[in-house]
Amino acid sequence: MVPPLVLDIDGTLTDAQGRLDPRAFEYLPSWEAPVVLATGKAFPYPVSLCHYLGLEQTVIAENGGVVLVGGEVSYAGDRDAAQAAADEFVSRGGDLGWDAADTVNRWRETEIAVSLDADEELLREVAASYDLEVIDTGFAYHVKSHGVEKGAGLELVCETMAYDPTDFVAIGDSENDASTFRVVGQSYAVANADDVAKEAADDVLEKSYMDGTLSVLESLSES
Ligand SMILES: O=C(O)COP(=O)(O)O
Ligand SMILES: [Mg+2]
Repeated sequence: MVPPLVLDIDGTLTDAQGRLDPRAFEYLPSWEAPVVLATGKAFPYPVSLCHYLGLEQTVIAENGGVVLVGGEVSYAGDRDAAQAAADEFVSRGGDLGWDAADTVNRWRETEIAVSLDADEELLREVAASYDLEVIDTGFAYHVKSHGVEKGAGLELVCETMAYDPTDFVAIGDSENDASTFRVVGQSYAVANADDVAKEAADDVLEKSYMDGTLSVLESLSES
């Protein structure tokens, strides 16, 4: 029997530009155990992905700020503090880096994401003054409350599901996956992962992006 999976999205199920690898449709809908998507993206993104993949909607969004399991949503994190920090960042000359529609933050409920083009030093200084942290996922900076993380989200998910976090196999690529890697039974960093993720993972894969992810899924299916 294959194990349940907890999968990062960007950098793990996508290519370097963040485009979903179409092979996700071949492997994930037919996986014979739960598949939990755990992402830094705002809540609607993984919900949509589950919908279009035909997966049960069990998601950890916003780096653990929003968790959906068994039809119930839970929140963690101080969105107002993140908004105040973002406003101050902008008033001090910073630019969040998104267009007027800001679909990156428009539906984001517990943190704020900022483009990697932004002034990182200023962003970190302002965030610290609001007792917030900044994490760099390789796709965006996230201004968030301390202690809100994907790993805590998986523990919450497991309170509802008939699984323990240690039953899960995790695959990810960045700093925001390290907390997941710490709570699961087996963790893999794809070859394109950052140093924090590589350090936290049980194994670092030879292949990057979806090629790396599929190497794990194929070997789990065969064993
Ligand atoms: O969009 C981001 O910043 C990161 O998203 P991810 O956690 O799915 O990699
Ligand atoms: Mg990622």
